[in-house]
Amino acid sequence: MSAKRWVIKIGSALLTDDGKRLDRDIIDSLTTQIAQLLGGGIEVVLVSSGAVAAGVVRLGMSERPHDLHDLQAAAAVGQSALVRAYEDALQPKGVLSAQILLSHADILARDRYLNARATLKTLLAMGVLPIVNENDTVVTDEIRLGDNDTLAALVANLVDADALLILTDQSGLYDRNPSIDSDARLIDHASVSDASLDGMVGEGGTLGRGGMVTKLRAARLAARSGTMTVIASGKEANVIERIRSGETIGTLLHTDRRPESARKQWLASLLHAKGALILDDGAVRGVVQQGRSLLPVGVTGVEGRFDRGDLVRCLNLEGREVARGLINYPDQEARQLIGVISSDIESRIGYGGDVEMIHRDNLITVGS
Ligand SMILES: Nc1ncnc2c1ncn2[C@@H]1O[C@H](COP(=O)(O)OP(=O)(O)O)[C@@H](O)[C@H]1O
Ligand SMILES: N[C@@H](CCC(=O)OP(=O)(O)O)C(=O)O
Repeated sequence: MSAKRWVIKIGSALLTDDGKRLDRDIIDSLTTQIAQLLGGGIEVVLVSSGAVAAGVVRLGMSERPHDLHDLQAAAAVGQSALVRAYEDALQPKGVLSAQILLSHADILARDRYLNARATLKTLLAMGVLPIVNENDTVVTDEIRLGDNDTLAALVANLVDADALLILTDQSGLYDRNPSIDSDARLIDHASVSDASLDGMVGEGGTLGRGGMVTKLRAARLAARSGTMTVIASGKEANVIERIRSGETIGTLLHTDRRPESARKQWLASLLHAKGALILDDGAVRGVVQQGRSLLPVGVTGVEGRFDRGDLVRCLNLEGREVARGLINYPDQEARQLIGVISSDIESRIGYGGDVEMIHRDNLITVGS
């Protein structure tokens, strides 16, 4: 594989030996392989889960807690153990690492997003290995990213990675959940936009968060920066080097998308929409196929409460999300503008507002 900049994501299921403890052998094996990549001139950002799982073990809890504050306490205890385990393993290999804790709020605010990007790129230029996790202790349920597959994809977008490698406890993506169905077959490669994949992915185990659902979603998010994704088992001998040398191992989710503009990638990373607009067929065609702005005349319904500048979902007449974007009107005015032609906007709302309900620069298409 010719990829020069990789994001490697290591999941809790893999790292914690099924929740018993931080698995030092896996950490040693993976950090040895990462050191080899770095030695070969490849830049790497590591996104590692395991803080909660490590904290659960350290605190002597019998299972992953459900209460948010217990989870946050476990993450705080576990994060330092996690980073220390990485540092202990990396130091003898001559690799310097840096801890980066990000929350969704850091991505929502464009200035913080750009700053995170600049810091990550500076660390990479210095040859340092950034180790990223979600800043679990400060996030509440509503604003959590919640799973590190998504975080890894956002980081891949941030640094314009060529490849996202998601290492987990399974050999890759199967046509059914292999933990439940022993007849499941491994998919060695697929296009990230293949809609049939959606019917194959299931939830994860007790320690991880999202299973394959979030890994597939992450691969699609990563594809926005032209990044390909490989999902593979971190327990496979020498897995990273073998992928680098082009061996078919795990599942390769390729994309033929050209990287989107930085602004559109940022828009895609705003995960939580406030409300929704229902679009007629002509508006769906204009927005999805022709890349046009959404005008009030093509809107047939408005759902939820939102303000000007909020992210809203755009649904087709069957209720399927086809796009999302930053709206130019608060929901009360959007309701008044349903089906209204541009020349009637002023008479409806009492001032000459924007011609577009959502401008094309603030719109992204969604789906496979
Ligand atoms: N189609 C599928 N192929 C492979 N694994 C699947 C599939 N559907 C669901 N899974 C589950 O996803 C799990 C991996 O996700 P998860 O537990 O979140 O791991 P991680 O901690 O590495 O993110 C597997 O152990 C498996 O139970
Ligand atoms: N920030 C959390 C990550 C939780 C998570 O996404 O877990 P996983 O599905 O194993 O990648 C932690 O470090 O425990």
